[in-house]
Amino acid sequence: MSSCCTPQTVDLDPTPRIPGKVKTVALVGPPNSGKSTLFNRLTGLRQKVANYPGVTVEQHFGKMSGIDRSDLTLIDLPGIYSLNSYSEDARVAIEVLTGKMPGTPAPDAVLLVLDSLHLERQLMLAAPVLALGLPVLLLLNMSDVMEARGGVVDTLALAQELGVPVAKISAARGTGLDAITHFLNQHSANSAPQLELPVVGNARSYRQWATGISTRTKYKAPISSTWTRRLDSVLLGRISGPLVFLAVVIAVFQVVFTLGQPLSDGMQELLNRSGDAVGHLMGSGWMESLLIDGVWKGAASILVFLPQILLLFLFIGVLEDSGYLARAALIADRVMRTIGLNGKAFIPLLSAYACAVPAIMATRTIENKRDRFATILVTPFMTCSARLPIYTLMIAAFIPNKHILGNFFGMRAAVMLALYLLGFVAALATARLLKSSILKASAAPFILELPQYRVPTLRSLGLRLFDRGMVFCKQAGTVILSVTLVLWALSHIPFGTSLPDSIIGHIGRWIEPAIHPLGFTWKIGIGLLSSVIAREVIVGTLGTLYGADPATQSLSLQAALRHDLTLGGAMALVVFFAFAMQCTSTLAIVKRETNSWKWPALQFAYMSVLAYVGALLTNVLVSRIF
Ligand SMILES: Nc1nc2c(ncn2[C@@H]2O[C@H](COP(=O)(O)OP(=O)(O)OP(=O)(O)O)[C@@H](O)[C@H]2O)c(=O)[nH]1
Ligand SMILES: [Mg+2]
Repeated sequence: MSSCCTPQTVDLDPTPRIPGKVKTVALVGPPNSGKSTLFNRLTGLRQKVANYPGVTVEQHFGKMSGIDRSDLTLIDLPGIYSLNSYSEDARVAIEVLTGKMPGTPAPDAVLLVLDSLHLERQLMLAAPVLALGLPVLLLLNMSDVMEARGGVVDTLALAQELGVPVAKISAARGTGLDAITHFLNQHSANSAPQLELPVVGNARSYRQWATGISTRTKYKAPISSTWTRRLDSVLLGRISGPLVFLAVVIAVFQVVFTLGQPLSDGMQELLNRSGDAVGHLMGSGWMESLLIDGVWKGAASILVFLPQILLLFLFIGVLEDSGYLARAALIADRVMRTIGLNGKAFIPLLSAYACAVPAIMATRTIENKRDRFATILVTPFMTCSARLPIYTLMIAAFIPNKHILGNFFGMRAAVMLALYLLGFVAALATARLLKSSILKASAAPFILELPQYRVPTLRSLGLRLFDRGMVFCKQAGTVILSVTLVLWALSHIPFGTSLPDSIIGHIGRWIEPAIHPLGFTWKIGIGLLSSVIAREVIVGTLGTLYGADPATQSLSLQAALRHDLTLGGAMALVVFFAFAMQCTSTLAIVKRETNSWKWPALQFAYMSVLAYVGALLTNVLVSRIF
């Protein structure tokens, strides 16, 4: 028999630490065990928390509040199943934990957070973590659900088995956290656990060890609720699963449109009235023109989309917090395999509906490097929320408000859905192309632990919406405002000239021949140029340009667009936005994550060519058919 399976005492503290107080504490645990929820509780910060494995993908630091020391740094880490993981997020966690991450102090104590609902499996991580020889406090999280569902474990026996203190906590409810304060105040950095451990580095021996411990500590897992089983039989069904998924997607679009539109109209009314009131107070003159036509019209034209964007984030929040997102990834696995990726790539792709930047970071959970790069390269095709303003605006201006499926599904929602599908199909087709050419790799297995279903809390949804709303308003107040100010100035210089004779008019006419075949006028061309910074900037730009032109000044933005564009040009514009890479933040994050300018440059060139050709074809086809 090999020695790997024989439990033996290991040297737990090969390099004795200098006695002293604990200064840096790492939060370690398997994915989705509640580390970030605990981190937020202890530091008062708001790191992202959601109900699927792989939410945190890099280390986050926070000062711990509520204990009698202010010099204590807490590090929230990505989840790990063992100390031999191969994904990028796990590498970060392991390097920080073992003190090998440059620029990050080595932790001198560990809070090991395990999900008590799956304790038997999660204990496997305890062996290698304890073997590091750091002071450890084992936290059995989710004790609220554990108790409600009749799960039991003898914590005293567990503490004796492991030789470290053990506490039952609920990070979500904030119960049992006194044990952490007590542990951190009492422990010095050189008090290491002493216990019998299996030889380090063997998964089978860890499993046997964990099973032995859970038997001896009389661990009884809580019964899984009948709801979970019933829901899973429908949501993961071979036929019912994809059907429910489709129904969810359609319902989201319909609600974002039917509920979002009146809210957006209300917001428009409010902004118009306040703009007019301020304008009256100021009287006429160049200052009024700058503030009202330039600043106000530019910022207001983008702010009206806040209700729709918040609704979209509300749905994404519900999908993430309820536990459905991980199930959707499982359903999508079959489709993803046909393009050479697997269900794991689906989670970043879905979260890119909010924004491509965090989605690209979320690809760190994909172990295979080529699969990860392929996912990074196609993620910007997914319809991020920055495309929503221009889509909504063009659809409301050009597509009639007719019903298709009775009262349930309208023509406008259908066009919006088609645009989202277009982005998704472009992502899949490009992934297929990459996976069969420059990023060829054999298929990787897909393993994802399904989270418990949870009813999303109003607090967590509310905080998400608040944070997103603030980001959007900040963007409108900084980037968009500065661009509109510059545009206003350029459209009035030389002073006293009309818009076509201004600097911006000259630039516009210079680029017009290149975009004329797409059905775009020069004002749209200026919009395209400004939206290279960020997609939503185009709406502010158009608001400012139409506001500065006497021919369209008195019209609403929608009416001004109808005055300026044909249906072919309008549809070509949304297709252009579906494909083009107009986001400097995304390019920067792709450079960071791939560690080379080669990939973002390739991505930019490929997406720009696709956008131009796609828009050209759309303009020609739509103009012929209608
Ligand atoms: N009922 C209950 N839910 C909890 C508790 N702690 C965390 N959760 C939920 O568990 C889910 C995962 O929480 P996170 O804090 O994101 O978990 P994590 O360990 O940081 O996950 P990764 O970053 O993916 O490794 C979220 O839906 C939380 O709301 C708890 O004590 N009780
Ligand atoms: Mg986390």
